[in-house]
Amino acid sequence: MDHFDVVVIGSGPAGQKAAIAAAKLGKRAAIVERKHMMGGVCINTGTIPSKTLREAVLYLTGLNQRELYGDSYRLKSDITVTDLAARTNHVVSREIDVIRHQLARNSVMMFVGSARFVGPNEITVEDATGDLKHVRGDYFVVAVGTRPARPPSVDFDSETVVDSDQILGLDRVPSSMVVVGAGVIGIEYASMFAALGSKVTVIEKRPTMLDFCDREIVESLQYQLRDRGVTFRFGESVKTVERHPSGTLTILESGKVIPADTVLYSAGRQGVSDELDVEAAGLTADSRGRLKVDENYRTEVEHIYAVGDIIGFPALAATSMEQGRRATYHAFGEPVGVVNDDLQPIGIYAIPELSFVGRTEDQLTAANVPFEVGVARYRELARGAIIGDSYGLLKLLVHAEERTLLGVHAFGSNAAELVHIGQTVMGLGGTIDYLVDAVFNYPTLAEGYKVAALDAVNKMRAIERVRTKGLTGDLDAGESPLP
Ligand SMILES: Cc1cc2nc3c(=O)[nH]c(=O)nc-3n(C[C@H](O)[C@H](O)[C@H](O)COP(=O)(O)OP(=O)(O)OC[C@H]3O[C@@H](n4cnc5c(N)ncnc54)[C@H](O)[C@@H]3O)c2cc1C
Ligand SMILES: NC(=O)c1ccc[n+]([C@@H]2O[C@H](COP(=O)([O-])OP(=O)(O)OC[C@H]3O[C@@H](n4cnc5c(N)ncnc54)[C@H](O)[C@@H]3O)[C@@H](O)[C@H]2O)c1
Repeated sequence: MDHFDVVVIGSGPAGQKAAIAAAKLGKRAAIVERKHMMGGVCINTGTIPSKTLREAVLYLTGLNQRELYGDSYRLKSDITVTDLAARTNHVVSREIDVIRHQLARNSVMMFVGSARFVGPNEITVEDATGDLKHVRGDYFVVAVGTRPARPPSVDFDSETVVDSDQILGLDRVPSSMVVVGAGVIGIEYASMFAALGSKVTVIEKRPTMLDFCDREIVESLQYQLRDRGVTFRFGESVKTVERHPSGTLTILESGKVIPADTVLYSAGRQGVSDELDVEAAGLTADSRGRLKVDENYRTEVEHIYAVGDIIGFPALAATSMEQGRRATYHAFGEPVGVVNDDLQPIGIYAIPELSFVGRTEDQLTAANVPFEVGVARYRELARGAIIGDSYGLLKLLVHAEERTLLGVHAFGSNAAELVHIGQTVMGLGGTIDYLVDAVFNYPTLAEGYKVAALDAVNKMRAIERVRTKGLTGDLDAGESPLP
């Protein structure tokens, strides 16, 4: 029987990094993955195909060029699924190759099949022909991820009523679409289909969406999406989804009925621990199939770690990778730095994209933290004009007394890239003054940091002047304390 220092189950971002980290520490590592799923949900049905599809949509629709060339500008007038799939397939197969080579050159043993625990130190791997292999390990890293939640009241058929795995297999761009759930997945796909010209209705049971983001930016996103024909129905819950020969009907608890060509059901995900017989290893999953871990990603069974989406929030590819590396290092006694959860960036690839790091205005207000806001609007940056982005903005939240950066919120082109400048300043404990004094390349969007920083310090100075000069009546003739 094969025996390894560590056996990793699942080859998504969490599993890959756990296995590679072990190999780099000189350990014998194995990774188990099902056929055709190398790279996990991330590469095959999640992050990478959806982000590539978004690029294809932006390119083919010419959406980002319309401010410059007019509203009727399109690169291609009749965009087909084949046009869109070409780019996605190319990127996915390239990424799978990269992962295969990385694992192979680091001598990580690959087992293809479905893993099941048969004891705390042993799994079986069943391949497509039903053959069973027994594999033992000193340590295990469970990185099996999630699948879309599929309530029995929804009649999925993979063609007209689909989840986020199946949406990539649609055979045409629907003329109308209902998106159930205004979570990150729902909003990203609603943006893409609205950009393609589908008439999109988003149904969300909560009164608002993306509550963890900056309110002003979410409002701007909603405005942009509505402008592209998206209808939002907040505070509405879906009761059932029916399929009929001529289309679908989404029936809401309120009695409303919404017809559409296609329904995307994107209302959460479920851990896939059920197929792993975790009980045989002494583990218990919660009602959503998730495993509980401590701060080192160790489960209640000492030599078994769990990482990535299977442990729940924040359930991102970026965090999953880091958890995988940390779990392995912990298992083999390799020191790791401290995780700073406050610096976890979030990037939402809606159209337009939004991204942030740190705290929101609402959170700071609730915590009675005095802060000032500095804003740079893309339309006032030369780069914004060059790329035709007049709606984007960069917002900095600055501690009113300590002058440290408490939050960075970006909306518009390259928001998810831009946010890392602020993340670095925050991570190194920098103040707003660093950004005021720094010189940025021109014309860039990054220059927005300086503009927003100056905006914040101007406001802070105005307050200081009122304070130090007493009443505004003490100011010199014609002098205003305000910027
Ligand atoms: C549509 C969509 C878009 C997303 N976009 C983003 C984004 O833009 N940015 C971002 O950071 N995150 C994004 N995410 C989230 C991201 O994809 C996940 O956080 C990430 O894939 C989780 O990685 P993981 O390693 O935990 O598991 P996964 O990527 O889910 O991989 C788990 C793997 O384990 C395998 N497995 C399961 N059970 C077994 C078993 N018994 N035996 C063998 N193998 C098994 C599965 O086949 C699968 O391949 C998106 C997700 C979705 C669905
Ligand atoms: N850019 C990114 O980082 C990115 C992109 C996509 C997905 N993801 C990750 O994937 C995970 C899953 O995303 P998701 O959007 O599926 O889940 P989610 O749980 O974030 O959102 C689901 C939404 O559906 C709503 N909902 C649930 N049942 C409903 C019903 N019956 N009727 C109407 N609304 C209903 C919920 O209130 C919720 O707002 C998230 O954890 C996210 O982090 C990340």
